[in-house]
Amino acid sequence: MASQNARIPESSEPRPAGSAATAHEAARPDLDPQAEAAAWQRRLGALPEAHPLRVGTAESPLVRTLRGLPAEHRPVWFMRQAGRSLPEYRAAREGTGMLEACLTPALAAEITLQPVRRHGVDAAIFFSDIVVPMKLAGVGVDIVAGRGPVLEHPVRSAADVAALPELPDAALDPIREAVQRTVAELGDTPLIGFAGAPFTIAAYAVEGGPSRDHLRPRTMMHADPASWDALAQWAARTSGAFLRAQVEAGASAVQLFDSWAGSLSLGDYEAHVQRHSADALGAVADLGVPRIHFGTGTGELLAAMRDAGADAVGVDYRIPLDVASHRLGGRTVVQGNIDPALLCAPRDVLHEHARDVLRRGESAPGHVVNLGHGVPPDTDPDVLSDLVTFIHEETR
Ligand SMILES: Cc1c2[nH]c(c1CCC(=O)O)Cc1[nH]c(c(CCC(=O)O)c1C)Cc1[nH]c(c(CCC(=O)O)c1C)Cc1[nH]c(c(CCC(=O)O)c1C)C2
Repeated sequence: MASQNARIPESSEPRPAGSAATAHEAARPDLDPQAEAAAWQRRLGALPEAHPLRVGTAESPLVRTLRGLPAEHRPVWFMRQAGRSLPEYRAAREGTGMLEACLTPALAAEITLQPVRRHGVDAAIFFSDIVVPMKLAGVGVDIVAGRGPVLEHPVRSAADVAALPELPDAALDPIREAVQRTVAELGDTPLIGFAGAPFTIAAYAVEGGPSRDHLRPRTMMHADPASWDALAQWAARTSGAFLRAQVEAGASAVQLFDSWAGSLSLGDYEAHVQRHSADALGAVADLGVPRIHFGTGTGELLAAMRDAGADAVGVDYRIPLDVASHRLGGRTVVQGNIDPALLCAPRDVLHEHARDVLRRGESAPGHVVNLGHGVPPDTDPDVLSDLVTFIHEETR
């Protein structure tokens, strides 16, 4: 098994101080490998006996890399890999609303599998949405085509927050069924479960829909901190339960999406957000699955996001991976960060950019290759398939 540096030419950039280039053990002097392996086995014991992580996916490039272990090649998957860029997705979704598709287990499983079949990516990401748990709790929310999640009643006052319904466990059954159907087809390819982080969920709840600067939730955390805390706690419970249902039903890793956390200062993140994200990630802490924490525009927040309880930090395209790794003290697995804009550039330009991302990823104890944000809807699917082959060949 090659180290993750295999065949990657030396970077011309100086390596950040404190980062290690090669083996896990060298990169994580703070870890006792034997104690870590024992803790991992103990946590896996909390999963059902036939769980994919206990019977196959633990040795996959994705799970090994997320644990900081060497893998046969660097794993690659794409945020929004299931979606409008695939003709088979458009065909499967024809005439079915987004939330209805998410809550129809056979359809959600089929859409989840499509990009794995087509591109040979190293992981599936569960086809759902961050507002699905809100919907299952009984909140009036819909996903409007071309726009995104929209709430019937924005959540802006203490009374609005107090009226938020709790998510009943049985409401998660369609999620469990979809995950079970998916992992039955995936074999040793891991499924990544996900949820929205409390700030990003609250941003939709307070604004009532998509927004650019997320001003209302940022005002609320200062103007009415008690209501903010109650809302963020509700979001953490709801997202946490959604994550746990996916893991128990068969997901081998999870990603918490704090897509809009980049609109926060580090001070606001630490004072009003981090502990709630820690609660959401904490909902699966005892189950052994690796946890990825992603946001966009989060260059200033990377270490705080790691410290919320993540094994790996997702990095968007705005900050080079070696700089991100340096900010993480060179001891945290990173994920990212091919610029989605380059998917439409000529092949050699995209490949040169991807090579640079791979080189910079060497400064972390593990690197999961991904885009810096989601696949744009007009991406040529063949470009993604070719990129997967390229990354596997370059890092084998
Ligand atoms: C395919 C899709 C999804 N959600 C939406 C769509 C488009 C709907 C359609 O096809 O009509 C609406 C849909 N849902 C949302 C948006 C963004 C709206 C906005 O700009 O605020 C849209 C268009 C909200 C949402 N939803 C999600 C996030 C976090 C990821 C990110 O930052 O992009 C966010 C912010 C998570 C999400 N959403 C989805 C996945 C599926 C798995 C995959 O990645 O392949 C995931 C992980 C699926």
